[in-house]
Amino acid sequence: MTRKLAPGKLVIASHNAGKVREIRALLEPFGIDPVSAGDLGLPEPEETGKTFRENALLKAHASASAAGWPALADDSGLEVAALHGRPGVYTADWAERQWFEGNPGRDWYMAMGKVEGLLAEQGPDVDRSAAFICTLALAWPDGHAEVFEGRAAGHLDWPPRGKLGFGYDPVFVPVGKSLTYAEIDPGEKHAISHRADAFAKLVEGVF
Ligand SMILES: O=P(O)(O)OP(=O)(O)OP(=O)(O)OC[C@H]1O[C@@H](n2cnc3c(O)ncnc32)[C@H](O)[C@@H]1O
Ligand SMILES: [Mg+2]
Repeated sequence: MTRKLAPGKLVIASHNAGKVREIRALLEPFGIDPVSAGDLGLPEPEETGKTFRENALLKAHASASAAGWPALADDSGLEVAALHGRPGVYTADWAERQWFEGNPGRDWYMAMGKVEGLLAEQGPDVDRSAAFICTLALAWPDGHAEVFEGRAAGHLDWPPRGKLGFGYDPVFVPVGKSLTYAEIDPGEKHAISHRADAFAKLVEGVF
């Protein structure tokens, strides 16, 4: 049986500000008091897993044992059909690390361009379908964990459009829409995204 999460402190085991913002918004109705791994000064563990599940568990366990509270991690990425599912688990790694004003960040425009370049090599009729995947892992300090997986299908557009969201949002158009994730209202993204899909399963399981 799935373990239930008691109301109280929860660590969001992510160092990605965009994700932390979205997870905070999704948690808001549930009487949870979230604090991010970054706010607590917890180190960013090396993501050595070969699957979203392995990386999500690794991040959740690292924060739960360091903080002594339950911790929720999100490992996510973009699977592009014509690229046989790449970049997948390596979605963040396709963006080079950049340091500006002392803050680590990644060059998302470069990463989106790399995906687009590989699609362009396959000619104008290339299959542009893609899916965002989100795996949420909730771990407790005693080592117990629960995992929930979500998915959102769509296609990739070029050039990037929109200023909302984060990461690859400016090139991802969800099924049934013509706007990218970076052009739609955050509330609407929360209703249809891969993260929302995984979160709905988490709510059903642990709340
Ligand atoms: O591991 P943490 O600290 O949570 O942050 P991260 O950015 O390294 O996150 P991942 O390892 O899960 O890498 C997933 C990447 O996939 C991209 N991604 C995931 N969800 C996304 C979303 O909703 N919109 C746009 N890009 C997204 C984004 O670029 C992420 O950096
Ligand atoms: Mg990461």
